[in-house]
Amino acid sequence: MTQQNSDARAAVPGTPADPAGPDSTTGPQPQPATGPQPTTGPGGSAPDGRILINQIVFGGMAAQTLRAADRLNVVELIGEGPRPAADVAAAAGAEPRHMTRLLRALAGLGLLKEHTPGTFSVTPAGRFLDPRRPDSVASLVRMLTDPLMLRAWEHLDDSVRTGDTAFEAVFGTDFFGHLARNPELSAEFNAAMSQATRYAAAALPHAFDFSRFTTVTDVGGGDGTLLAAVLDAHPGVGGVVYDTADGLAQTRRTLRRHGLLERCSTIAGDFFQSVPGGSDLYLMKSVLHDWPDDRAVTILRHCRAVLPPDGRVLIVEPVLPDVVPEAVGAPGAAVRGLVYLSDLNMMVNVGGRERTRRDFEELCGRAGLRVVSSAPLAGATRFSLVEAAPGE
Ligand SMILES: C[S@@+](CC[C@H](N)C(=O)[O-])C[C@H]1O[C@@H](n2cnc3c(N)ncnc32)[C@H](O)[C@@H]1O
Repeated sequence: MTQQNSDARAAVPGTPADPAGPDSTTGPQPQPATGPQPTTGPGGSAPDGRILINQIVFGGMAAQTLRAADRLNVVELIGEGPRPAADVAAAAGAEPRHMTRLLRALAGLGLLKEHTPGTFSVTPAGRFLDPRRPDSVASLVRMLTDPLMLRAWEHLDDSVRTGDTAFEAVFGTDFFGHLARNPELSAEFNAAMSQATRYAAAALPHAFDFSRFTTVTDVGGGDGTLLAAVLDAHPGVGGVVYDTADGLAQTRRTLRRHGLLERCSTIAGDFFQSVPGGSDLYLMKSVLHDWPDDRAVTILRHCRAVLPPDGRVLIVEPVLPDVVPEAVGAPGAAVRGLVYLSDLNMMVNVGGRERTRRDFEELCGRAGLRVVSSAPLAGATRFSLVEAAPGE
């Protein structure tokens, strides 16, 4: 599920803080900022907790500001800019003064730049919101700010209290069942996953020796973004993308774009029933974390059942450290911290979880597999590679 990649998601800027802190009588006053604000107190020593908390709670508003920008095509309409807000408003059919305020908020977040009063251009960070760009994260923004993803979050405390998956109480069905009944949402989810996967797709082909395998099946491979990157880099290897019919709705288009229709097939099925045989490597990215332990073990057992003696299962997921690294002020802390929000996202929306190496060893052990290596995937900061072989 979309716990999204890391680097892409980390591009969402932090929210400006109220320097007056919560005691301010005028309420929070976000200050213009071009990125995360310093969180150290006077003298640069102890972190100022009030600034940190302000940054965190304004985060939800910042996310909705991006959502509005996407829905109003702000980045496309400004284009190469600078462009007056009034022009952008006219092109968007929007109220000009309110559009100016939206554009100022986006400038405050570092996604636009205000040149002269009311005239804006798009910053390099803001360009990633342009859905026409091949490296756009617009679908990811849409999905992560969609009520589909957010409504269950309103019941996070219930999930914590009961151990249940809040999504099911809110929507009356499970997450993937809901997507199956809403093809447009499903297509949007697949597009978001594809955008979230690009960083891993760029890094993975060079981080693991795929050339020693004949055929790779990407289990829950979605629109094929990851496997296409692997096959592009390893012309001697064949592939299979295995997913539900809904998950595969855009896959052949991806394979066609990469010229891989001859070398890579798609198989529709249910990994809780079986996984197709015939491959010597079973790849799984961002799949096990969608499921609670027993369900994840079932998927792994089905891989194990068809794995040849020299075959491997390669899991691409975040691997949590045993202890949460100290966050505030540490380099890269904002990115690393996202994995724990992803863990909660799994809790409320799908009932899955992020795992430590020990957790993966336990899951694999229960499925008749043994972890032979685990290492961070360089270039895709939140992900690691966990390689498993048939057990003794
Ligand atoms: C979070 S997405 C990951 C997609 C892809 N691996 C990636 O990282 O971009 C989980 C995938 O599992 C698929 N999936 C969910 N339930 C499934 C099932 N019962 N059988 C096969 N695939 C399933 C979804 O359709 C989706 O493509």
